[in-house]
Amino acid sequence: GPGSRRLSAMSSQSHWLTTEERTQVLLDLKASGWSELSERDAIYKEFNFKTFNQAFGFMTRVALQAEKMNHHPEWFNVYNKVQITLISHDCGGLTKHDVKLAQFIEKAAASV
Ligand SMILES: C[C@H](O)[C@H](O)[C@H]1CNC2=NC(N)=NC(=O)C2=N1
Repeated sequence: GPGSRRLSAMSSQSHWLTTEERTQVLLDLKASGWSELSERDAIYKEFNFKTFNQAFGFMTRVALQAEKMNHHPEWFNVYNKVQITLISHDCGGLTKHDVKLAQFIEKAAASV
């Protein structure tokens, strides 16, 4: 309806990271194995599990959280390996959504 464009712009703005937040979260995420991609403003990590069942169980938990957040990973799975890239497509870069999802992903991977 009227104003929806303004509202969606506001909600994405509210998920922008300040320079200081960004520096701190990138430090934390890099310490847990995430890296910044050179080709675009996104973060990446590869997870290795023992089995396909563990990898897919992990992916299932992440998928349900992603759907709740309406924020979805780019990912690729072969057998026990899951490669994940996080970016906010609508903003063309890293936002608080990516940080929140990355933190969930870390918990999910630790609990396998
Ligand atoms: C219409 C729907 O809200 C959008 O397509 C959502 C879905 N999931 C998304 N996930 C991610 N990572 N970035 C987005 O911009 C995005 N947009």
